[in-house]
Parts: sequence; C-alpha cells; structure tokens
Amino acid sequence: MPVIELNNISKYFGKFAAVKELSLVVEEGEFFGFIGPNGAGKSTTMNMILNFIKRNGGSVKLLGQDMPGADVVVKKKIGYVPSDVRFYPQLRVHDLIRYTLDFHHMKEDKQELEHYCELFEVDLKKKFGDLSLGNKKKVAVICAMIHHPELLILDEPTNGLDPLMHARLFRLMKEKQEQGTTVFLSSHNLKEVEDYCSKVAFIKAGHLIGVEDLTAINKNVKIITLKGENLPLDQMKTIGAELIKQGKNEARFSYEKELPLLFQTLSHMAHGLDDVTVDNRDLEEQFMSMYENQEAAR
Ligand SMILES: Nc1ncnc2c1ncn2[C@@H]1O[C@H](COP(=O)(O)OP(=O)(O)OP(=O)(O)O)[C@@H](O)[C@H]1O
Repeated sequence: MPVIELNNISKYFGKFAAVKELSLVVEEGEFFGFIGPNGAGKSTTMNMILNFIKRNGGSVKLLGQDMPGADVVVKKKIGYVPSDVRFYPQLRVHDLIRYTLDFHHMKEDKQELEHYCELFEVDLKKKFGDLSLGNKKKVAVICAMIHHPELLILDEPTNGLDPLMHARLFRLMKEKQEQGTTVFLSSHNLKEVEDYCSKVAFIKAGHLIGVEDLTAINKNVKIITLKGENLPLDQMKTIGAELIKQGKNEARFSYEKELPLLFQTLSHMAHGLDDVTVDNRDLEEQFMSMYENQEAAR
C-alpha cells in the first residue's frame, strides 16, 4: 500500500517555483531517501506533504487519506523531524518528551526512553535551549519516534550529528523500518543513504529527476573510465555502454552488460588506450550523472 502519494504537487513563492508538478509514491515499509542539492525543494516538498505550507495544485495522500482532509488522525501516525529544530528553549528535555507522549495519550516507557538516551547520549535534565545543534536534533528524533509512528519523515536528520551518531541514527531508523515503519528522509549524506535506503528519489530545482532502486544501482551498473588519445566511443556505444562524460583524452561510461564482452571489445582497441578502470556505480556517481544528464538535456 502506498504510504505517501504525491500527484503533481507544486509550490510557488511569488513567481518562483520551488517545487514543480512533483509526483512520487513511497510504499509501506520502504526506507526511502530524498536527495538533491541545496535549495532543490526537499524541505518544501516535506512541508507540503505534512500540510505545513499550502501547495499550489496537485494532491497528497498520506497513509491512504487525502491531505489536508484527515490530517489530525493521520498526523498522529507520523513522526517528523524538521530540518530546523525549534522547541521551547526553557523546557527540559524530559518534559518535552512527556508532553509529546501526552499528546499521543501514551505513558512513558522508562526502558525505551533510557535506551534512546543511552544511544544518543542525551541528558534528560538539560534545558532544550542549552543544547548544541546536534543534541537538539537527537531530541527531535526521540520525540518523533517515542509514539511508535507508522511513518517517519525526517528532514536532514543527521545534520549537526557527529559521524558516530550518524551511524547510530541510521541503524536505529533501519531497525524501525525492519519492524514495519516506513522511513522517508532527506539527506546530503550519500554514503549512508546508499548503505541503508532501499530507494532514492533525486530532486533538482524543484523537479523530480529520477527514482532509483538502490539495490540495482549497486549490483548491476559499472562505471568504465577510458583514458587515451584514441577513445573507442563508437565501439563502446555498440556494446551498449552509455557515455556519461567526455573530456580531453578521457571518457566515462555506465555499463550494464557482461564484462567479458567489454574486455573483448577493448582488447581490439588497446593501441589507442592508456588506461581502463572499472568501478561499481555508487550513489554519488549516480547522483552526479543524473545531474549532468539533466544539464545536458536543457
Ligand atoms: N518561505 C519561502 N519564501 C521564498 N522562497 C522560499 C521559501 N522557502 C523556501 N524557498 C526557496 O525554495 C527553494 C527550495 O527550498 P528548500 O528549503 O525546499 O530546499 P532544500 O532542498 O530543502 O535545500 P537544503 O538542502 O539546502 O536544505 C529554495 O530556492 C528556497 O530559497
């Protein structure tokens, strides 16, 4: 069942289109990454999903219900971490978590809370306003998870966290996903998105430019880099290699077919080549090539 369904949603700030006719489906149980450069429209999209800002056209369904129509019922099934975390600065962390639980009519589970506090090294007695950026983010993560939501939406949750905490947070999100929670997060952390997410959507300048199954990215596609004065561009095309980028005496291709075919072809062309490298396509490569293709198509 789709948990998030976006159909042609747009957001204009004046005449500026921050998000333009974006459609996206996140299925139940997915660990879904939403990536794109600064200003691409990730937070704006998330804010429209949660109806924090009004969209200009299109429709949003959350957990099968139209937004904003059923928002209170639906929002209680959602945990959200904003990119810019703001709570009352005078409140102690423990009180903040208690209020969150009260809102959901839930009692505190001491063991669970202790587990989160140990994991993220959070001091319940501190005032929220006295916390560092990273510690504020951790508290927001605890508040988003404490009511066991069906859907977690996290806007750059690792922003401000140190590398150890990045890893702990991603592992925790994975744990939640394995227990049935759908996770939808934006991030600039491509390595962790690649390691943990099952799917990823790319957004640029308000346009969705692709959705990829990450298992396919990792397993099937190789990146071939050829260097030399006489590059066999036509032959590479013949065997199904796609040119990603061409520079002086260097070309980069993506290639999905069997490697013996590639080596056989290159062995006939060896006189013009100085160097050949074969790499697994990682998310960063995919990210860059999608953007480069998009630029080339303009
Ligand atoms: N309230 C607003 N008024 C005017 N422009 C806005 C407003 N909010 C966002 N924008 C613009 O919309 C675009 C998308 O912003 P958004 O915050 O969604 O990007 P983002 O992908 O989340 O970026 P980042 O990775 O830097 O957090 C940006 O150009 C931003 O300046």
